[in-house]
Parts: sequence; C-alpha cells; structure tokens
Amino acid sequence: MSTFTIDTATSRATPSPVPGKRMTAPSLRARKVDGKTQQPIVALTAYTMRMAQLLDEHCDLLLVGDSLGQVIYGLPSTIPVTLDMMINHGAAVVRGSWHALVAVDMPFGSYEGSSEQAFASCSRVMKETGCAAVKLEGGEAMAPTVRFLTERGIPVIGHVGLTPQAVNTLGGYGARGRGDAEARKILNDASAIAEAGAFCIVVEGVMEELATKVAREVAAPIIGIGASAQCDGQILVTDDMLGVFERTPRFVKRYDNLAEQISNAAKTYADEVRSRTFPSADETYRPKGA
Ligand SMILES: Nc1nc(=O)c2c([nH]1)NC[C@@H]1CN(c3ccc(C(=O)N[C@@H](CCC(=O)O)C(=O)O)cc3)CN21
Ligand SMILES: CC(C)C(=O)C(=O)O
Ligand SMILES: [Mg+2]
Repeated sequence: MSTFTIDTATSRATPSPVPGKRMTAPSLRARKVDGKTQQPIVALTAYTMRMAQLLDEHCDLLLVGDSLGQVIYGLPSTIPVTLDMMINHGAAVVRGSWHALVAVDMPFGSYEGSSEQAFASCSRVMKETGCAAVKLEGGEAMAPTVRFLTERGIPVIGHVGLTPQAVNTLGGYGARGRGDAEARKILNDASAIAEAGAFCIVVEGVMEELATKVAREVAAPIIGIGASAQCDGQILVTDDMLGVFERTPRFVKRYDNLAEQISNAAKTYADEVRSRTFPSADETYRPKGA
C-alpha cells in the first residue's frame, strides 16, 4: 500500500507511488508490438477509493468511467455526468491505487467543442485528480483533438463503436458494425484515433469479425468490451461483473452475485434489530471486568 500526503492547497491527497511502479501510457502501449500482444491488458472501472484498493493489484488499467452516472448516481444515461463528478471520483481512485494506470473518462460536453476546450477540461482533470491519462469517445472527427492533447502531454485512450455519449444520435445501445458501411466507418475511426496518438483504444459493442479486423489493423492495443476475445485487452464495468448492478448488457459476465449477498446481509441485520438480538454483549460498551 502506498503512503499519501494531503495537498493543503487543494485538500486532495496526492499518492506517492513506489517510484517507477505505476503503469504508464507508454508501458501499456508497448504491450502490442508489430501487431502482437503477449500479455492482454486487464482493465476494470473504479469509482471509489476502496474499490480501487481492491482491484489495483489485479489490473493494468483502472478507468474512472462516466458509467458512474448510471451506476453511482442513478441517472438515465451518461449525458448528464459533469466534470466535477469525474474529478471527485477520479481523485478517490488515484488515492486508492499505486500499481494500475488510472484513466478518467471525459464527460459529454467537456471536450467535443474544440481542441482548446478539450485541453482545458483534460488538464483540469489531470491536475485535480493526479490521473495520468484520459479517455474520450469519438472517431475520425475527434482525431485532431487527440493529436492536440497528446502533443501537449496528455495521454489519450480512444473509444469507438458503441459510444454511449452518442446514444441520442445512435438511437440506443444496440451492437454496432453489423453492416459493411458501418463496419468500415468504425475501423476507419479506430485507425484515425490511433494515428493521432491514442495509446489504447476501447472498442465497445461490435461484431467479432469487425473487432478482429480492428485488432489486426490498428497498431495501438485494442481494449474490448462486448467486442469478442480477439482484442488486445478487456474491460468491464466492475459493478456489472460483481453482480451489484443487475440491469446489464449481454456482453457482461457475472463473476459474483454481490447484490444477493448485500441484500441477505441487510435482511439478517434488519431481523436482528427487530428481534433485539443485535447488538449483543460483544458489541456493547460496559465497564472493564463487568
Ligand atoms: N453498468 C453499466 N455497464 C455498462 O457497460 C455501461 C454503463 N453502465 N453505462 C454506460 C454504458 C452504456 N452501455 C450499455 C448500456 C446498455 C446496453 C444494452 O442494454 N444492450 C443490449 C442491447 C440493447 C439494444 O439492442 O438496443 C444488450 O442486450 O446487450 C449496452 C451497453 C455500456 N456502458
Ligand atoms: C465501459 C467503459 C469502457 C466506459 O466507458 C465507462 O465505464 O464509462
Ligand atoms: Mg464511458
């Protein structure tokens, strides 16, 4: 576990990772050499300090996803998520980790307007959270912004295919790249973002055939979510894979059923409070020796 100091100017804890131990954007980029990946990139989302602590040692990348809009805040989509929400959760995840690279999702409206707007938002995220990378959605149209950020010291992860912030133009969360034209567009989007300097690209919700092509033809590592086993790494929303968040896409595998465990624990507690069996002597303060 790392030690932390509190920056009195911002009241934010800044992590002191073991020097040279935290994953970096170049170290993740270097996982894929000449189109081949020896060791797949393991990524999960994290929104809180404690969850980051538990996931950190197992992951190469922790993403503070804007999925926190639905998962933490109960919002209907990622559209209303704000920069302040991302910064608060991003800072917590950086404090709870020392090994994985922490990337923060840029929320809808904070980066699409211009490269300058993107730089202002991303630099604020990096300064106020201590994260070392950002992620933004979009293809060819965002390539100049990806280049602008990368050339100014901000490592960028791209996100193409099913891009949830575009739910209103896409018309839903259905899988992408079914037709030839759409598949070509997504491949072109991934290539453009990689060419512009993205060190990794998330490809979400696409047919296996397209994912295979993207992973083969794009130089940067492709991190899949609902994009088959042909990718150079995988990411899932942690609450989905733990079975906490139960309305999940088909591409989620549940590795546990924590919703049921939490509900059972709450039920037992409620029963014990109502029957006055909790608290017992063990949980009660009494004079020593009494
Ligand atoms: N908890 C959670 N998990 C996610 O993977 C996730 C979020 N939240 N929020 C942001 C986006 C939204 N995503 C989603 C949301 C819904 C589906 C979904 O329901 N897909 C259906 C098909 C829907 C359709 O055909 O219209 C499926 O069965 O997979 C997929 C991705 C992925 N991201
Ligand atoms: C699912 C990942 C890729 C994401 O963008 C999020 O959690 O917001
Ligand atoms: Mg996201």
